[in-house]
Formats: sequence, C-alpha cells, structure tokens
Amino acid sequence: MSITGDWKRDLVRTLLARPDEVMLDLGAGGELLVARIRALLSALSLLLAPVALIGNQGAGKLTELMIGLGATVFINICAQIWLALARNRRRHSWLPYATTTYDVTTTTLVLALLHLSDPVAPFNSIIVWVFYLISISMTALRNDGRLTLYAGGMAMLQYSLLVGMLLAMAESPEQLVSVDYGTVSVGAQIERVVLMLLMTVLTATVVYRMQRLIESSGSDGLTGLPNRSWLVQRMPRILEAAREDNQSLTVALLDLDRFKRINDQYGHLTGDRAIRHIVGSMREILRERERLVRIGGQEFVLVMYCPIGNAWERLDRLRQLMAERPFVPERGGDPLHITFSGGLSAYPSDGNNVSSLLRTADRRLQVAKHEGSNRVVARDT
Ligand SMILES: Nc1nc2c(ncn2[C@@H]2O[C@H](COP(=O)(O)OP(=O)(O)OP(=O)(O)O)[C@@H](O)[C@H]2O)c(=O)[nH]1
Repeated sequence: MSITGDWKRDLVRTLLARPDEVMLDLGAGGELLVARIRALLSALSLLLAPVALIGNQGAGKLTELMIGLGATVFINICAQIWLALARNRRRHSWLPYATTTYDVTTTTLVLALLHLSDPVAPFNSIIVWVFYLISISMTALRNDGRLTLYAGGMAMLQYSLLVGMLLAMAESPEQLVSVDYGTVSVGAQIERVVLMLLMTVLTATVVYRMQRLIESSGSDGLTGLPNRSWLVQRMPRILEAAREDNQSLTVALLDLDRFKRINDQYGHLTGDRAIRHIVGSMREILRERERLVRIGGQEFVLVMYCPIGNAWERLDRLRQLMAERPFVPERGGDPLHITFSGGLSAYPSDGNNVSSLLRTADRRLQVAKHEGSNRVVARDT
C-alpha cells in the first residue's frame, strides 16, 4: 500500500471521527472565541445603519435602512445568545453545529435580502459572500473535521440553491445587469462555489494538522505511550467519569530499579531497548480502557479500573512476568532481570485529583525503594 494512500485514508478517518475529550475541550474554547468574534462583528454592523443614513436620503432608502437596522438588531441578539451558551460551563455538543448553521444561513438570508435593493447584488456582492468563507474557516477553531465538512457542504448547497432560484426567477437578461454590481455571469458563480470548496479543503487540512500536533504533543517518542501532559490534561475527565459510573480506580506509580547501571554498562541505545522491552510486558496486564503513561525517563503511571488490593495483585503478577522475561542486552549475552518498585493510591479515598493521587503514590513508592526496591506499597505504614 502506498504512503500517499495511507495518508489520504488517515486524513479522511481523522476528519470523520468524533473528536476525543481533549479535542472537544479545546473545541469548546474555540467556540467561545468564535462567539466573541461574532458578537464583535455584529456590534460593528450596528454602526453601519447610522453611517448609511447620513449618506442616503429619500423615503425608499429610509425603508431599506429600517429593514437593515432591524436585521442588525436581530443579529446582535442572536450573537449574545450564542455567546452566553458558549460561556456556559456545561458543554453543549450541538452548539458548534447550531452556530455554524446560523452563520451560513444568515449569510444566505442577507444575500437574499440584497435582491430587494438590487437583483444583481446577491450574485456579485463580495462583502457579504465572503462571510461564507469566514464561517467555513472559523470551524478550524472547533477542532472537529466533521463540522468543517458540514459548514462547507451547507454553504455550497445554500449558495447554489439561492443563485439557481434567482436565475430562474429573472424575467429578462436586462435584470441581470446593474450599474453598481455589473453583469451576472454563470462562470463567476461556478468560480465562487469552487472557492468555497477550496476553503473547505484548506480548513479541513488545518483541522487535521492541528489534531495530529495535539496528539503528538501528548505522546512519548520512544515508546508511543501517552506522556505526562496527556495525563495532566486527561486525568480530570477520567476521574470525573469514574465518579459518575461509581467505578473503582487505582493509580500506580512505577519506577524501574537501578536503571542507570544498564545505561552505564551497555550504553543509552541498549537502555532505550530495555525500556521498550519492559513496556511490552506492562502493556500485557492492561485491561480494556486502562492506560499506561510514561511520565518520566524510567517512571510510569498505570491507570487501573479496579480496587487498590486487586491492583496490587495484578502488579505482583507483572513482577513475575518480568522475572520470566529477562532483557537480553546483547546477542549471546547474559539476560538481565530488570525490576520495578511501585506506589499505589486509590480514588477517591487517597485523593480526588491527579496531584494528590500522584503525591500519595509517590510517597508509597519512596517507601518501596527505601525498603529495598522490587516491591509495591499500597498503604501508608
Ligand atoms: N536509555 C535511556 N535511559 C533513560 C531514559 N530516561 C531516563 N534514563 C536513565 O534512567 C536513569 C535513572 O537514574 P536514577 O534516577 O539514578 O535512577 P535508578 O538508577 O533507576 O535508581 P533508583 O530509581 O533509585 O532505583 C538515568 O541514567 C537516566 O539517564 C531514556 O529514555 N532512555
């Protein structure tokens, strides 16, 4: 299979996947930012009506301005509602879809309204049409590829339907010529739809790249395991979910014993190989949804969905497993028995947040090291 094929498949899979908790959290921050920008732009649009009033005279123009003013007031009320919802601590998963639908549809409605003042305006107005592109590009801040595809698809569909309907309604070619907006050309309309498609593809690529960067910043290069920043970001949600499901959770902090001697004796590359070898054994004791995290050089955290006593038994089994599978530093050389020490803490009895759980586990780990290493301590003595 070609690398290009894999890349494309990965891109499509990433864009269509439901974002995970970290992406959704970042996306909620992006939604708030977009809501603020929308509120600012809406407030600025309120200034346009008085400015236009100064420059225009006549009864017909006044009616038009009143309609414009009414529309901007409506847009401002909506912008404030979206802002209040985005600020809400409770995350609404439907909100980005609702606001994107609103942004795109408002653009279409304003273009349709422009038809009342000049029949060519909806086809050739740049200022209003550009809001389709702005709405599509703003979806990048929500970290959800599906939202970008939805925005692009909806913008292209609504615009095509609008210009198709207006072209069908035109009674004579003269109606498609205007002093202010020029002549309507079907080619230019197709170009606009192609530009919307291009903006959708570009924004989707930005979303894909951002998701990849966020993922790689949360994983360890040597082992591919999640790293400390992953743990700090993810743990609050994991603990919250365990509390809601009334599920037992134990945090195990493991530290390899006297690892320095392997580096000193065989070199760093062999040390790296030893770490990967040990991680292979550690992975085997993981159950569904449990995580192994590399938080430091030779330090690991296991997030285990079981009571602390059961976790202790499982880690004892890991010790046996590692004893049965010694690491061979060089071909034909003597196998090395690498051991680990561990400290456990139970959620919520030993702490109800990541720091206090890790602090307790670390205190017990130090006791394990002090008592001679190669052991796991589950409670304070
Ligand atoms: N090869 C390799 N070594 C690492 C890596 N990260 C940390 N180390 C090494 O791990 C060793 C840790 O040494 P110490 O903190 O003294 O701990 P220790 O020798 O395991 O001793 P105790 O923890 O007290 O049992 C150092 O030699 C680090 O260079 C890594 O990614 N690869």
